[in-house]
Amino acid sequence: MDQAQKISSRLEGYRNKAPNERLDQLATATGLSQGDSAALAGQGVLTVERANGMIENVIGIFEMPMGVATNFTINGDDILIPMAVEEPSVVAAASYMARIARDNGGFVTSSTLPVMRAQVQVIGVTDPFGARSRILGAKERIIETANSRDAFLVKLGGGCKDIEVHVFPESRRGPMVVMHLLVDVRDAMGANAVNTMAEAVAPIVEEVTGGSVRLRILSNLADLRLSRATVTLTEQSLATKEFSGRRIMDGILDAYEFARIDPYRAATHNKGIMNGVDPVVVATGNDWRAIEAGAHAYAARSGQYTSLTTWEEDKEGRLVGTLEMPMAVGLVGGATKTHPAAQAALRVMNVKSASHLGEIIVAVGLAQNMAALRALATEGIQRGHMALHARNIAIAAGATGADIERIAAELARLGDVRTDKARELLEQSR
Ligand SMILES: CC(C)(COP(=O)([O-])OP(=O)([O-])OC[C@H]1O[C@@H](n2cnc3c(N)ncnc32)[C@H](O)[C@@H]1OP(=O)([O-])[O-])[C@@H](O)C(=O)NCCC(=O)NCCSC(=O)C[C@@](C)(O)CC(=O)[O-]
Ligand SMILES: NC(=O)C1=CN([C@@H]2O[C@H](COP(=O)(O)OP(=O)(O)OC[C@H]3O[C@@H](n4cnc5c(N)ncnc54)[C@H](OP(=O)(O)O)[C@@H]3O)[C@@H](O)[C@H]2O)C=CC1
Repeated sequence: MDQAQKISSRLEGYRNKAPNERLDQLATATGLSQGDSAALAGQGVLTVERANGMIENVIGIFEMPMGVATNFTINGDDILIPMAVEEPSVVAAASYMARIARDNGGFVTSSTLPVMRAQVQVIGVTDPFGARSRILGAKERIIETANSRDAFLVKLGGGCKDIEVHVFPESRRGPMVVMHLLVDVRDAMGANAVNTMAEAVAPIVEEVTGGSVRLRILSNLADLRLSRATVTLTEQSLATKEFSGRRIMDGILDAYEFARIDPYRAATHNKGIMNGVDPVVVATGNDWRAIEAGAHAYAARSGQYTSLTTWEEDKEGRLVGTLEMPMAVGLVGGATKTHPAAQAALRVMNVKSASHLGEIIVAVGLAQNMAALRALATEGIQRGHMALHARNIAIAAGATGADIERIAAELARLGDVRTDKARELLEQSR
């Protein structure tokens, strides 16, 4: 398919189809090849042989469900979003909020340049501020040496662009000086690229400071590499049969304020955001530990751990949600290139750059936060979430085939989603 061709992410009735029908519809909508379809279906495309080349002491493959979030419109373009996740209701919740958002014009996203930090730790200096000046004086030499280690990245327009020096005059191990290389890593996650540069410049740093270099490693607090998403929603578009739009809006605003002021709530609130972020990070073969570390460090950057999103009311009385967070994801390197499903997932979304991928991911994170707050502030999380979780409970109780949906529906109807109850219902029907 012509990749410039617009697709519709509004796939009515998608939830009621069989997995192979959904895959066919996705392939038709996005012009996927048979190979990509097979990779997304998990049909033995990641072989044990390939896995053995990815990590150590391999014994097999750990499988996870792959779903597709529907209804997303981002910067005016419809997009279908693969999500690899084990938790029920996540894909449904994202799709639901994206449906509301699309009626309001969808999500608007942006990002900074893909600049990562690498840290070079220096100890054994008695004049840390003098050492800082000498490092800054050697800036051109340091940048040149760093860039000599990745001519290809420089050719792509990336490379080391600047340095910073942070001084800790009173650490428990004496004065400490930490130099940061600021590296535009283009479409890479960038860890290996910046770590190579940090190791290459260490001798210069030792020479000019007179100290000893210890650690040379990227920082996962990627606060110069941010992705942002915004959604603006009218009161009417939020209304349901049970709750007015105003009631839902106030509920979301109160829920946000709770997360903003209370770290105990903020941790759960941000977990809800990561419910949307991580599945897309995983589906595209990216390093979710790096994203998690960056997210929570960024949430604590003021000294108090707080919400990653904001929710406000604008002058027209509309609800405005935003999410800004570090987004160190890549399209090249790591498992993004070696896992066949990751490449297929990128093609489903027609991803053009690492920044583009980061923006898609934060839009899903924002949608997921909105879903959780909407549910929590009104009917509670259990009705929607447990109704879908009931299928897991039915399987755990021994249900197979058509019994899974039947027992799950009965558990949800009774409002008693427990394994004991599922076993009882199964026995009654045998
Ligand atoms: C679960 C829903 C969406 C049900 O909500 P509902 O009102 O029962 O949904 P509906 O049947 O009216 O359907 C509305 C739309 O939702 C989607 N949808 C609905 N059901 C499905 C399905 N089976 N499969 C696929 N899509 C589904 C679908 O897009 C559908 O529209 P359609 O496209 O069909 O016209 C809602 O209750 C919800 O959003 N709940 C929140 C769920 C959630 O946040 N789950 C995350 C796990 S809980 C957690 O870990 C985090 C938390 C909560 O602690 C974070 C925090 O505290 O902040
Ligand atoms: N703290 C952390 O988060 C750490 C994470 N990691 C791991 O590092 C891996 C990611 O490292 P990363 O450096 O991204 O991966 P790679 O080193 O595998 O790939 C990046 C390289 O790909 C080449 N490249 C090709 N096309 C492009 C392009 N369009 N844009 C940019 N570079 C391009 C570049 O140079 P060239 O071709 O010249 O090599 C670049 O250096 C992940 O697996 C992660 O888990 C590792 C250490 C620490």
